[in-house]
Amino acid sequence: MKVGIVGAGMVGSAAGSALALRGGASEVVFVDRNAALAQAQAEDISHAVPFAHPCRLSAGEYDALEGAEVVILAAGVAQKPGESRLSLLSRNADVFASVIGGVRAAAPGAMLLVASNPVDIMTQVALRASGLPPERVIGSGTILDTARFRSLLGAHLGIAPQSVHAYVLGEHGDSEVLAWSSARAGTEPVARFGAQIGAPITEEVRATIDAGVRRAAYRIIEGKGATWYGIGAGLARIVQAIRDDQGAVLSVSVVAPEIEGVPDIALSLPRVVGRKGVSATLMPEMSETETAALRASAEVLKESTQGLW
Ligand SMILES: NC(=O)C1=CN([C@@H]2O[C@H](COP(=O)(O)OP(=O)(O)OC[C@H]3O[C@@H](n4cnc5c(N)ncnc54)[C@H](O)[C@@H]3O)[C@@H](O)[C@H]2O)C=CC1
Ligand SMILES: CC(=O)C(=O)O
Repeated sequence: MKVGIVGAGMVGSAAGSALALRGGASEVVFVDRNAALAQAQAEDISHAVPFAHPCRLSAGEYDALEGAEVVILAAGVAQKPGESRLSLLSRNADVFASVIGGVRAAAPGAMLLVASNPVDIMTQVALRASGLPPERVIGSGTILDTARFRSLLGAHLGIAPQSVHAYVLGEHGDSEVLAWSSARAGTEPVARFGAQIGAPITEEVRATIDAGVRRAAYRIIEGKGATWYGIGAGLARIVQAIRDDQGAVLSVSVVAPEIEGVPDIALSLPRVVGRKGVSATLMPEMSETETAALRASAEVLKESTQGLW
């Protein structure tokens, strides 16, 4: 599968590298307003291919995206230390206004996979600008937060994160909701599993894991300026679900007519992802507190779009 990546910075290049290393694409093309950067990323990643899977890497203008089946949108500005994702909205909406037309003209059949922040609202921006159906404009949403949640829960319980089935819902951002009620370790509710193995999930443990997930981006940006490996792998995971028509259940963001009473909203829920994009949305079991938090997260996102269109 040919994959285009618009925005060859940290996130775009990490996605390209993850695709090459995982065998997630047969061809990756970078487009960036900084053409020299796009070219350099393609050349650098191509030197990993002899150690990985066959994959052609190149860079070009928008017309080089012709034939791409998925185009990852990772162009725009990123947070500075202490900055929230939502503060990037107007700047990145302007970037998308200049990007989406070029992508659609060159690759009209491509699905769009949005990474730029604030990713839920940028998914709505991309949907409106592209005219594609909602199931074909997918935001990476909380795929990264879900990975962080599974990783921390796995570490606490002493099991592989792949054996933890837990999701982060809502905004990819400060109002996100860790869905503890539906979290499982293997087949067991995590609280029961933790109690059985002598690693109880106390209020203190929950609070530590919550902060570990919710504040991860702020901590990492403070330490190294940006985050890229986690989201790069997450984007490659979504592409593979599409390419292989996996029907994988992933927490991604698409525009929905209504969620928890909030109309026309993009946020993350567990969704079935395959060749046609998102084919189903699942509403997990939630406590009253979690349901209220999901509604509040939807309201935060809705509020942030006021005046945007
Ligand atoms: N969804 C997620 O989980 C995550 C999202 N992000 C977001 O991804 C975005 C990219 O982050 P980084 O790669 O760290 O930033 P970066 O600054 O390293 O890369 C952004 C790239 O976009 C390019 N660009 C800007 N305007 C453009 C335009 N009009 N046309 C073409 N290219 C353009 C720049 O030249 C630059 O190479 C940010 O919005 C960041 O917040 C970052 C990490 C995780
Ligand atoms: C930057 C960002 O959105 C993250 O690492 O979660």
